[in-house]
Amino acid sequence: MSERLDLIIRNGSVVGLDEVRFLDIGIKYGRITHVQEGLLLEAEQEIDASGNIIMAGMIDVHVHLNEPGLGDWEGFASGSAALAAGGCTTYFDMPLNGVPPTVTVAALKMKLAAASGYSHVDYALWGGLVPGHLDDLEALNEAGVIGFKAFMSAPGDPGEEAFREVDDLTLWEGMKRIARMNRVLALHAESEAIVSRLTREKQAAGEVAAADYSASRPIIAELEAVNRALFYAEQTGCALHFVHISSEAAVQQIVEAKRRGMDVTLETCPHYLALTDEDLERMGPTAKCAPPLRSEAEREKLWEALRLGWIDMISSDHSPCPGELKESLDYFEAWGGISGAQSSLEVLLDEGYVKRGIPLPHLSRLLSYAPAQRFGLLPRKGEIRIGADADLVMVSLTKGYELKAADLWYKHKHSPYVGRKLGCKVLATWSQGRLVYEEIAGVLAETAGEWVKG
Ligand SMILES: NC(=O)NC(NC(N)=O)C(=O)[O-]
Ligand SMILES: [Zn+2]
Ligand SMILES: [Zn+2]
Repeated sequence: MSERLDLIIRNGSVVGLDEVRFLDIGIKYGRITHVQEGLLLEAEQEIDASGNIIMAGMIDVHVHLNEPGLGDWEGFASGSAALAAGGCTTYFDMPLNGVPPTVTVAALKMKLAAASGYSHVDYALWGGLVPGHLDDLEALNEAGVIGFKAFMSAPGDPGEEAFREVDDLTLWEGMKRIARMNRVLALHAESEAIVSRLTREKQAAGEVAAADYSASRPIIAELEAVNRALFYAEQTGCALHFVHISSEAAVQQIVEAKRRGMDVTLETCPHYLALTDEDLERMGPTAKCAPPLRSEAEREKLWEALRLGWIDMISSDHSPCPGELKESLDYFEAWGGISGAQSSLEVLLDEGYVKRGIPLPHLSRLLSYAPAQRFGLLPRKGEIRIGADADLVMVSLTKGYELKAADLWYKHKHSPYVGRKLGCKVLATWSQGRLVYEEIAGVLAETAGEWVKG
């Protein structure tokens, strides 16, 4: 009896870890069963991917959804819809910007209750390392967080129950405990001492324009925090992951730590690769984030670092908010965080492949394989291979378009990428073999995304 598959995606240019080949992909029960030329089997449904590329779905390790508590900012349904439309099939939700923040098992359960049944694609959940909650780390670990996240500078936090930055002692003690659990600590690395002082000085002088905000968070603040965190990690043996690294010098520090044998990775975000401090001035606080967008020269240095293989992965750092919070003329007052979840893959392929000719397998590793490897999702996710979840995205590299606010699936339809011309387009996304997004139909109604336990 000949086997009948659920889905075959034929003739796509399949992006592997090292090469791109014309292959057919067979799928049954949500898993990839075949990856080969001229697959002779039949399936319930066949897709002709000729002329398009097929990649493993993006794994976005850095997304802030605001449920529970602030679902009117962004919920699991809207946030994951945007991710699906952008070719992301697994995301990691950050432990802050919801109320309560995910710093206890009770809060983790509330996250899970808000997410389960509402997410279009699969998700994992970060736990928080904050002062006063060291004794919650172990239980959070056992409950299945993917890792822990701490801020070294004060986070913008919308809740009344604030997610606080760590003091040095909490950082050191937290690292000791997280090392024992064999988990990764993700760090927002900016020096609170430097940033808070410069912020107060600027505000006191009434200097609150874009350039003032940028100047209040200089690269040295990132370097100092990275340096200090590496020191504590060396003392404790804790594995680190630096989020949203914005400068080439910080990349260098981390690369050197790797060469010394440290267990450390870093991500940067599409906005540091696509936008600059001049865009912040031109666009207004829509493009405000921390660390801030840097100079054009810094942006090109980051691309060079990426080419050299010094950047481990790309994440969106999607940090949404209602549009009103992006309208202030005071750049310190406006919400810090970019709505970018839907655009990561397209912006990276447009800037990286279409404009700079960086090979697709390299970009695919940054989007999918490296995050899966770092956070223990291999061999189930992160790669197009037999036995893996059929988490796939089909992209046209010829169908360019201009992103419009109406294209966005966010609850609040603002993004610094609105109005941007992109030289590629996500045509379809599959999560465990289910079509979750298609260019014409949009995001499909079914919300069967599953929790990926750490
Ligand atoms: N509270 C936040 O969402 N913070 C985020 N905001 C940014 N990046 O501007 C972050 O990751 O630091
Ligand atoms: Zn951050
Ligand atoms: Zn963030």
